[in-house]
Amino acid sequence: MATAATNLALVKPSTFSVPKSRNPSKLRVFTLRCSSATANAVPDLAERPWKTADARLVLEDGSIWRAKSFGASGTQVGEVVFNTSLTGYQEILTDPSYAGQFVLMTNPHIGNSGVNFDDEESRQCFLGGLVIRNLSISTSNYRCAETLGDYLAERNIMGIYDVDTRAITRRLRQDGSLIGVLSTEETKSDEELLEMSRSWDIVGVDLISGVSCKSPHEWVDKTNSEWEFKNSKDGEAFRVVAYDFGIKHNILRRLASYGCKITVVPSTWPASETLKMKPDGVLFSNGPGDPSAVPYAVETVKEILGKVPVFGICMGHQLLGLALGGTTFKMKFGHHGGNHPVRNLRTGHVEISAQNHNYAVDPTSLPDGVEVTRVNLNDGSCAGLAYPARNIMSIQYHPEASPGPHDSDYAFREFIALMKRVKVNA
Ligand SMILES: NC(=O)CC[C@H](N)C(=O)O
Repeated sequence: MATAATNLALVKPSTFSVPKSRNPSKLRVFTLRCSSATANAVPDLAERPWKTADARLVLEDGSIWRAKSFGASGTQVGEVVFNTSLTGYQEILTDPSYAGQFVLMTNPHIGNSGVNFDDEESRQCFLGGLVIRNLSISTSNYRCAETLGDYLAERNIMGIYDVDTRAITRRLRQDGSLIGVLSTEETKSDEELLEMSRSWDIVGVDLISGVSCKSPHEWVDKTNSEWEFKNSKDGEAFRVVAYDFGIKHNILRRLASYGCKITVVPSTWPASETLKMKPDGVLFSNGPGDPSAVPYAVETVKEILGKVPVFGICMGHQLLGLALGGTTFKMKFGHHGGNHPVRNLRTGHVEISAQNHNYAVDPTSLPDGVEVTRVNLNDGSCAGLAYPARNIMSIQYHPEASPGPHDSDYAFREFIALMKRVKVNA
C-alpha cells in the first residue's frame, strides 16, 4: 500500500456508479420564470421581442429542463458535469478532457468577454455542450474577436441558457454525474430523449483516440507571448516527449517557458520509439474519459517507467497509477473548477488548484514505495503521487491552470529538477 508523506489519514472513497434503473413514474418538467400558465396569458407569443424556450435538457433521472438555445442546434447526448470556475469559459470549452461531457457553469453570468484567438487550449472544442444560467446580452473586451454564441455555432457545439443551473448542480451533487440529452428538435418526444440518455454510457469508452494528434510534431507556440506569465529559464534545455492524450496547450507553454524542447506524440506512439528519441523526460498528459478503458496507453506508460523521468498530469497521473499496479474508480461528481484546495504533504503548503476529472486513483491499491504527495482537501482523495526510486511524479490536477490560479506552477519546476538530477547523475 502507498504511504502518505505525513500522518494525515488518506480517505479511500467508495466506488460510485449511477444507478441505471431510475424509473420515475412520470417525467418532471422544470422551467425558469415563465410557467406555461403565464405564457398562455400572453396573447401572441410570436410577437415577443425576446427568445422563448426552444430547447430541452433531459436527464436520465427523468427530469426535463426547458431552456433557450444558442450555438448549434440538433440533439446531443453527454454526461453533465458542473464547473465552479468564475472565468475562463473559452479555455474550458477547448479543454479536450471534456470530450463526451456537457459542462454546466455554476457562475450564473457567462459570455460577457466573448472569445479571442489566443486563449484556445486545443485545436477545437471537444465537449458535448455548454449549459449556463445567463447568456450575457453584451460582449465587451478589448481582446474579444467574436461572441460566444457565434463561436459555438461555427464549431457546431450546442449551448443552452435560462436554465436553473443551481438546481441541476444540487441534483448532481446529491445523485452524482448524470447522462443527459440536449435537443432543439421538437419532433423528438421527451420519452425518446429520456430513452437516449438511459441507453448511452461514458464509462469504459476510449475517448482519447478521438482527441489525440495523429502524428508527432515539435511544439511551436503561435500564441501572442504578451499573455504568457514569465519565469526565468534555467539556461539548460531539456528534451521532453509529451504524450498527447488530449493535451492542453498551456501545459506545453509552461514546459517551454522552463526551457524544454518538446516533441508531442500521439497516444498510440510506441514506447520503443519514444525511448529511441532519448528524451530527458516524458510527460503523460491530461485527457478525457475512463483511464481503465485505454489499456494500450497503460502498457506504453509501463514500458517507459523507470527508464526516463516521467511526469503525469490528470489522465497521465491515472495511467501512471494503473501502470504501477493500482486501480482507479469513478468519483460521485468529480472535481471541475479553479478553486480546489490541495495539500502538498511534503511541504504542508496548501495550493488552490484548477481541476477537471471524474476518476481518481485509489491510493490503497498502490504498491510499497509509491508515495502519496498531495491530497484534495475537499474530500481527501489522492491528488499526487511520487515514486522517487523510479523518477516518477504525477498530479491529479492542472498545474498549467488555464483557467485558474497559478499556485501549482511549481510542479513544472519539480519536473525540471527531476530531469536535471537524473542527467547530472547519468
Ligand atoms: N483532465 C483530465 O485529464 C481528466 C482525466 C479523466 N479523464 C477524468 O475524467 O478523470
